[in-house]
Amino acid sequence: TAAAEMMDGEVDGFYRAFPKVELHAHLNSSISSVTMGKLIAKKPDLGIEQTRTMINKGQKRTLEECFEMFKIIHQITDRTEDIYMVTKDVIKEFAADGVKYLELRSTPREEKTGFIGMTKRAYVETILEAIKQCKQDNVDIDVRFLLSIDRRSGSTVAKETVKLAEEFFLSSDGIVVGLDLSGDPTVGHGKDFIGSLQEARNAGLKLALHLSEIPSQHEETTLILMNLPPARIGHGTFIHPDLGGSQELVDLVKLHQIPLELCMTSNVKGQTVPSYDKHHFGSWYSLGHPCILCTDGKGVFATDLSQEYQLAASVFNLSPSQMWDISYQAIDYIFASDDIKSKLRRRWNNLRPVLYHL
Ligand SMILES: CNc1ncnc2c1ncn2[C@@H]1O[C@H](COP(=O)(O)O)[C@@H](O)[C@H]1O
Ligand SMILES: [Zn+2]
Repeated sequence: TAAAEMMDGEVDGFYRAFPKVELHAHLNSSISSVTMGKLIAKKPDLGIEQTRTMINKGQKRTLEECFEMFKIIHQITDRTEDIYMVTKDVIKEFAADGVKYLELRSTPREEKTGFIGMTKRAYVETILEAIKQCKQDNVDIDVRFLLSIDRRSGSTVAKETVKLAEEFFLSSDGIVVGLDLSGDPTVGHGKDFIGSLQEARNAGLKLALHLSEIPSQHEETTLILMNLPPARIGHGTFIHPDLGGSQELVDLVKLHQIPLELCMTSNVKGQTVPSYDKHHFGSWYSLGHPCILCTDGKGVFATDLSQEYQLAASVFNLSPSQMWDISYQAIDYIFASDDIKSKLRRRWNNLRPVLYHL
């Protein structure tokens, strides 16, 4: 762990050149310090300091404090022009980090501030517009979008979000591919969202759900896994029987082969995992279960995907070839079409001999 701690923040470039897939990135958690600087400069009246929007090297916060940070960030991104800039910057930064396929997720937000304000529909349209612009600018990355349901907002809002997601699923040229359930895990109960999530899935949207991020969610996770099986699980930190979960849950996840989106830096900095070497990546990877390395929020958690790859490799002693397999297998679990998967696999296969002689 000491080695991992020391290495935190320094990437030697090896994993930057790796082609990567990012599947768990919250837009407002992914704002870099450069972009945050631009936003803060535009809104000096808010008096917000950068130190309140990210957890730097060696620092930690409680999960509760993390959710306070999201509120502060939301104050700074309360106009469509902010969302547009943030989305474009985030996409370009992921591309510069070697991410070839990115699924961004974000909670449609209504704001009454400013001259015109922002509707949830305008919020989503703005993100889609920015994604389109990046494509036109030939940024070397394929980007898709998931609408997030914030569990704090309750079942009525969840239903509205599903409606909006279904609408954009049909009208966005394949950019909107799914739905995320996230938000403060201490608030609300999954049972209130099952109906909406089932409807979404029946409409063709793929589900990526935050499950068992804290120990007290055993009943909720069981209910969701029995009634839905989502296509992917976010974190799943406490699914294991040693950590407040159960063998029954592990068996369900294994039975349905549901991949886990694992975010090591986020979990350690948010203190749901005590240290890098104790991260549940270790146990699931040893089971041969599909594990996808993700950032969660490269801004808030001051990381990037290359760093997460390097971290996993050094903490769990994985060879470049094992890391390559992790990256390659992530393609299986993207929400875009089989055609896109084939294209990505071809790219990976072409890059492999050129880059690493693996
Ligand atoms: C750290 N673990 C986490 N657990 C659960 N939900 C999280 C999260 N990190 C972020 N979010 C969710 O993402 C929102 C910020 O991005 P967007 O405004 O949607 O782009 C947060 O408000 C929360 O709902
Ligand atoms: Zn998350």
